[in-house]
Amino acid sequence: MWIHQRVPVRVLCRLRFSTSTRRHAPKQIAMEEFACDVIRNFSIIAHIDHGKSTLADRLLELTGTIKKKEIGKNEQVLDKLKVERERGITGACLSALLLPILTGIVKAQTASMVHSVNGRRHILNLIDTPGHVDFSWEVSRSLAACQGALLLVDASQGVQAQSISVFHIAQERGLKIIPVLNKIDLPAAQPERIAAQMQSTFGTDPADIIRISAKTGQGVDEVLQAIIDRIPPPTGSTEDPLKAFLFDSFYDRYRGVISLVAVQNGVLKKGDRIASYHTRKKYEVTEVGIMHPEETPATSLYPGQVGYIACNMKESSEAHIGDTLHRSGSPVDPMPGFKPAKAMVYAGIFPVESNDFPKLEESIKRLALTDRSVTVQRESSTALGQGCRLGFLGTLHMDVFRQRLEDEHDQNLIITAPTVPYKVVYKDREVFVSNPTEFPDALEVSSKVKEIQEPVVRASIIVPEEYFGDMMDLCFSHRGQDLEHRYLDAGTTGTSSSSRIILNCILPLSEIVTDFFDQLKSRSSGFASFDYEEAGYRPSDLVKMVFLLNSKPVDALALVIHRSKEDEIGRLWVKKLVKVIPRQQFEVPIQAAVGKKIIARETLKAYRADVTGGLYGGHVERKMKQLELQKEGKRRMKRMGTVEMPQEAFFEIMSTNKRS
Ligand SMILES: Nc1nc2c(ncn2[C@@H]2O[C@H](COP(=O)(O)OP(=O)(O)OP(=O)(O)O)[C@@H](O)[C@H]2O)c(=O)[nH]1
Repeated sequence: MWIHQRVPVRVLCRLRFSTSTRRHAPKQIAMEEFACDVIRNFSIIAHIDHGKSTLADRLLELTGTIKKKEIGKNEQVLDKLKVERERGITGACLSALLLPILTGIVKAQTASMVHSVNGRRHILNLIDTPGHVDFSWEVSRSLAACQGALLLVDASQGVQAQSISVFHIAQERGLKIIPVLNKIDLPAAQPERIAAQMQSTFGTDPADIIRISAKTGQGVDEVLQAIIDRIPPPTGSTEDPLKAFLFDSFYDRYRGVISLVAVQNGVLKKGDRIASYHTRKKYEVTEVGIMHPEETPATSLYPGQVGYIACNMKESSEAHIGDTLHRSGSPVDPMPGFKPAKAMVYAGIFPVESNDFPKLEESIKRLALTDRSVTVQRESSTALGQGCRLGFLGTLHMDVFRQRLEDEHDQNLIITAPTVPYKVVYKDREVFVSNPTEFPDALEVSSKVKEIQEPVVRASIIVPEEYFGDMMDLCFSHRGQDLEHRYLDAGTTGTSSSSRIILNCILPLSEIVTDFFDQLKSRSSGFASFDYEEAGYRPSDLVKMVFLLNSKPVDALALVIHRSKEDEIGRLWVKKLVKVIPRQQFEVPIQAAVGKKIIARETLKAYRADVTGGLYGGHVERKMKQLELQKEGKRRMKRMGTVEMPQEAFFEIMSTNKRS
């Protein structure tokens, strides 16, 4: 049931694998020559696969920041990833072997380039933004460190859902947007048509669009010039008190958390005592530098500059994206709009062997050190024993974390169905519930609960018009509301020969964390693109479904579902359960229930032990007696017996959910 999405390289990188990439200690770079007027801070924003990494590589190459040979090496790795992705393996499934190599690429993504124009050295800071909706909050924060953005659109694919969402974020932040059409070398490229599409979607003047091939390098020098000419320089003063904006971080196993910062005012150097505005924690700066593209120590960082600091932060969760750092004892006004990352998808993680819990917990803790966005709480279940309840930014984040636990920490685990945080409104208070076992039961709902609300998202789907009906069905079957649509353009794109439609609607987040994405891709033959943003909470008729084995509920299987789906889900799950639970000596009813109402039932047949096997010849009476005794025994066992659901059966049911 989980979403299996292709994981863009940079999303993996966003989780910052913990190997230090410093190959040698370069000498310190002096940064004072770079005043604000020769600094440009920008991002590349694009839909997945439209060529962000390739363009970043070309820019680094053109400015001499990396050698062509190194690019070749990176490309090899990227190509390898793509091969795996094309085979249908998510990027998250990449072998642990590749991860340290990936780290090397990551560092090239937020990078400072030195470029001379008319004999004056400029510093161009390319600031990385994550490429996936799970991290949209971080996109917005990374863009807060920029004054401009390159909006990259694939000339054969045209504008996609994510192009629109990132464009809006950049526009809201007041960034100067440079429109760029990429992949014009492709035979399927339609630069004129896509330029018109950009004009109608973004209000872009076609004359401003730069046409390039990031692959061959054609037109990339024009992009470099436009960065200098069109993007305004940052502002700031060395005289004002220190104020630095924390926009990203990664974990280094030797130095702890390394934070990427944009200095707004003042000067930041080694030995400074600084404090976080939001956590009030104090640190001493042990190193400052720029990403060039690897960490290159600098004497100091000045206003407008972007670089890294190490300051003995021990855990990634201390580095709050969007935080403001200031000199300890001299607070400043913080950067506006800070809010801590919020978990939107929760799941319980348990070891397959209960005895392995200490090992699992240790691995989770170690991974969480490197991943600032995951939340961890202990959880215990009667069925699965001791485990942890983890909160993730989204299902992709969850998949990556799970995969890392399995690959890097060799953990054999059971992960429960993902849930979202529901809001239970009582007469006098509101409670957020992210664990189905804590969801109020039917009696409580009818007597004490005023309302139940669920998180919803505003979704956009872009799709060729022949798939429009299927997409409408998909949205309705996932409880979509407020559907509206419009034509994006008319004519032909890429391999599809129809007009494209953009469809917007409100969808419950819980519907997206199940099979929505897979269905979207299969029902549109892969042509639909999809993006969403949080849209608050809405009242909903939700119920808790429990599964009973021999009339006893199995806590780890509880689900929160919409009442309209109780039949469908109840039947589906009992059918699955009957297949994975081993037969007992007695018949076992497997039931799905909502409150006192049984929604669905299957019966697990007893296996028949041959109790008369040792009796030969004419012992008919004894045989009958043995069978009677066995029957009675079974009746008693059934009355008293609890059916153990073995961990393997959980594992099986959870993985069939993943596949369904
Ligand atoms: N023909 C052609 N292919 C390109 C061009 N730019 C990028 N590509 C290819 O398009 C694919 C995607 O490029 P990436 O640079 O990885 O795209 P991205 O936007 O960084 O992708 P994610 O990391 O998944 O977000 C790769 O196979 C590139 O080689 C181009 O100008 N022309």
